[in-house]
Amino acid sequence: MQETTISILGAGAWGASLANLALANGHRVRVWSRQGNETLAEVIKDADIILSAISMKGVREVALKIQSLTLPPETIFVTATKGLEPETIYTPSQIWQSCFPNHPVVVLSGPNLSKEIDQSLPAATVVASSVDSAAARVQLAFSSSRFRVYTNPDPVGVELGGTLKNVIAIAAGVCDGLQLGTNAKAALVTRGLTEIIRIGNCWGAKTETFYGLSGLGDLLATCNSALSRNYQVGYQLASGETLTQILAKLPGTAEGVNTCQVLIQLARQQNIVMPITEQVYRLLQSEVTPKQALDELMLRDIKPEYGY
Ligand SMILES: NC(=O)C1=CN([C@@H]2O[C@H](COP(=O)(O)OP(=O)(O)OC[C@H]3O[C@@H](n4cnc5c(N)ncnc54)[C@H](O)[C@@H]3O)[C@@H](O)[C@H]2O)C=CC1
Ligand SMILES: O=C(CO)COP(=O)(O)O
Repeated sequence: MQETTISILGAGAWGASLANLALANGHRVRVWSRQGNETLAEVIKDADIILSAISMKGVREVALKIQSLTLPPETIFVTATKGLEPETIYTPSQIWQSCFPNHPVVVLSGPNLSKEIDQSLPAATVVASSVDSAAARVQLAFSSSRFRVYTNPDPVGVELGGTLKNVIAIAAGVCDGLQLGTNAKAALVTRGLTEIIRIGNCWGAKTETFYGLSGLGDLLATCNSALSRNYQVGYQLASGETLTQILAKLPGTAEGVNTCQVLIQLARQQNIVMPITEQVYRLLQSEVTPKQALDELMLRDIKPEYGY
């Protein structure tokens, strides 16, 4: 395998897992974290690939810092963040691309709970870019017998699958916390996918992408695992804890909390009907209890399955 210099930005759960996958494949790996001793300039020097696994709130700040540094023109950016920027409604890849218009940007996203990856359990993911050769290079760099990497030509669709499912994962946690059963969960996840497709198309994402690993695949993983922080937020809300209490003890980032606010803003602007997302939003704002949110969803006007 071609040896590659990979600089990973963010030493949280996901950054650490991806660094280990790259190391196991024999690459030169450097990790930058804002708490670490090495400067950004030192860590990204001569990088073939710069991979960001920073939580959403830090993405633009770090991208702007890198803009002032010198980079080889062929450096590939990879983004593994699952979130949306509130002010612009940009996805992370759109931020990286707008800051580095002459560099290829690749999205890496899939059903990838980091704790399972750390245990060397098998997993698959997707790397997506408008530049095929860049996606192929990242695919080769990360593929192994325990991490199967597919390419895809729809970066924003792949990225939105991972981002939008976090809101539905909060709802799935509530569903399990209230012990609503398997039928309810299946209905929730399936109708959740309908909402994801409806709003995801606003960014120009392809519908078929949402049926793949980075869409349905990640939705299933996150909605069915207690390892998911977003699921945990919902589960603990159903147990009567407040959002502030839950976030104070949550290990790591639950991006769905902020993503939900951004989605509601966009859905209201564009008149997109998102009843599950709306109830998750109201629950996070303490406007409804989990039980009231359930009743609101079940008692909506009856309607055909397809169409608004
Ligand atoms: N943990 C997982 O299983 C997966 C996480 N992701 C996504 O990856 C992203 C990171 O997740 P985790 O590593 O789990 O979160 P984490 O909370 O463990 O780590 C977040 C990292 O971002 C850094 N960071 C936050 N704000 C920053 C700023 N302003 N400047 C510089 N660095 C900053 C933190 O220092 C930390 O290194 C999230 O968007 C998450 O949705 C994606 C797939 C799997
Ligand atoms: O995105 C993830 C798995 O693919 C991780 O989910 P959480 O951020 O909810 O832990």
